[in-house]
Amino acid sequence: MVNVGVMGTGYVGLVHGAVLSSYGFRVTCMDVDEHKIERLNQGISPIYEPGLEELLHEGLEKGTLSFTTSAQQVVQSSDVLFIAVGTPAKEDGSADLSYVWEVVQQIGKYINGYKVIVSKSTMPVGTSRSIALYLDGSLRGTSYRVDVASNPEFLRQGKAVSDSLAPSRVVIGTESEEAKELLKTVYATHLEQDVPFLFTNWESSEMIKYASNSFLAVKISFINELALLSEKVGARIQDIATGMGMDDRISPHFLQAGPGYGGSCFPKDTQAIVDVGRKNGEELYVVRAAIAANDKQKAKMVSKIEEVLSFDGTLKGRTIAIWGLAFKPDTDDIRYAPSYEIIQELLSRGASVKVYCPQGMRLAKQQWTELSSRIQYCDSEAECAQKADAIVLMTEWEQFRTSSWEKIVRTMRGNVFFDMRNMFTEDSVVRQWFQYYPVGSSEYGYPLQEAQ
Ligand SMILES: NC(=O)C1=CN([C@@H]2O[C@H](COP(=O)(O)OP(=O)(O)OC[C@H]3O[C@@H](n4cnc5c(N)ncnc54)[C@H](O)[C@@H]3O)[C@@H](O)[C@H]2O)C=CC1
Ligand SMILES: O=C(O)[C@H]1O[C@H](OP(=O)(O)OP(=O)(O)OC[C@H]2O[C@@H](n3ccc(=O)[nH]c3=O)[C@H](O)[C@@H]2O)[C@H](O)[C@@H](O)[C@@H]1O
Repeated sequence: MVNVGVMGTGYVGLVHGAVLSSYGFRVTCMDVDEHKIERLNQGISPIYEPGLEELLHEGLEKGTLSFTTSAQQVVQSSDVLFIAVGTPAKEDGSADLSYVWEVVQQIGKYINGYKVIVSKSTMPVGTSRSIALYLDGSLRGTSYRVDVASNPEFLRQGKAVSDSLAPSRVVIGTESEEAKELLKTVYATHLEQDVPFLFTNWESSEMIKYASNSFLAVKISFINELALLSEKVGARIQDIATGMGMDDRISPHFLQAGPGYGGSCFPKDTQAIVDVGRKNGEELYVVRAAIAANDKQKAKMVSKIEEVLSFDGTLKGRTIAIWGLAFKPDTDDIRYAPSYEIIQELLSRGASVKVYCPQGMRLAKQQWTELSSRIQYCDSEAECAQKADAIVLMTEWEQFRTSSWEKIVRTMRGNVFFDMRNMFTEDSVVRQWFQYYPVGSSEYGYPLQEAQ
């Protein structure tokens, strides 16, 4: 049986490790964060991700999953080592690979036999080759050997467990047949499930990850710009997306207009591929435009709120209830959430801001240090709306669908509803009680026609 090690137990490392342990592999997950490891050993997940805690409990009880802070232990007990540390954006947009190099050095230091080193972390083109060169150099003169593979992760937060159990594809970039065979053993379940596999070289595999995220970001920015135009010309963005999506070549996915994309990956990966382009003498104009359009989108959302609510060009005296902080539903992740910038702008225009998010508030209180003292955290969406002039729905949490609208509106000072996710465009009850502003349609309370 292949022993698996995972270095870095964030979203990717933890979910990947837990899923592989559920397939019966002995998995050791390592992280430098002692508190995280202590809690994981008690079966407590550091992140909110549906289905994850069940997998953790199962792995801990069966003894197939263990957690450690010891790099030596994870390296020496594993045949295959997955690198799953963060690769955040630096100030200049390039990827910060310092965590990756930390673990690569530890692998070089503690290695005790043949290992396949697999990067799950999203890493700029050329990184796998550099890792292979570095390890070959540091193992020269020893009897130890490594093979390096790039194996990008495509899971979505909020659906991380189900995406890992049934991935859209498995991409493996490696120049070694031995590594390929070992990884086929690790992914035997996916091979049996007929998940598509693509074997390629390091550079293509690394690029597939950035290309996929950038393409999705471009798609979102495209529909968001058309949403802004639709508001001006009397078109409805949801009908446009439906009409476009009927063409299989376009597909209906990732055509939901909104306040701009966020999260820990699209913003950083689009910047990183632009940086790689620049360093290689190729300006990536399309991706750069998607980034600029995303910034514009967030600014336009603030202008829209301002147009409706401002007195004398400011929002002084206005109270705004923000529903949803997380960058998307079913996650507690608030990294690069559009809510952050929008709240900041509303505060700078003089508004008072109350917030509620089903899962995002714990991390917001910890991480938004400067902002947290200037906003009021509430325990429910109803409490958040009390005495507010307007609700701004930032994240499409399902629980918002069943809100008691009449009760809510009666406790408010105003009745304006900005639906940044077009969650209620077809909900006559919301439109009956609120002055309703969706994204991408200037019609108020319009009855949406079912697409034929
Ligand atoms: N979050 C997501 O949904 C996805 C992320 N990715 C990529 O996967 C990588 C990891 O992302 P996340 O899981 O979100 O990161 P994260 O930021 O949630 O977790 C990274 C973990 O690495 C740990 N770490 C840092 N230095 C370490 C070291 N020297 N040894 C061991 N652990 C160390 C940190 O303590 C942290 O727990 C990134 O490259 C990201 O772009 C790819 C697909 C999906
Ligand atoms: O590399 C990564 O980290 C991951 O990034 C995204 O996953 P994730 O960030 O979890 O979330 P998405 O569902 O892709 O949403 C990203 C952002 O785009 C926004 N979005 C998404 C879809 C859409 O139609 N419109 C839209 O505004 C979401 O609200 C969110 O802010 C990709 O979908 C994953 O395949 C990838 O593995």
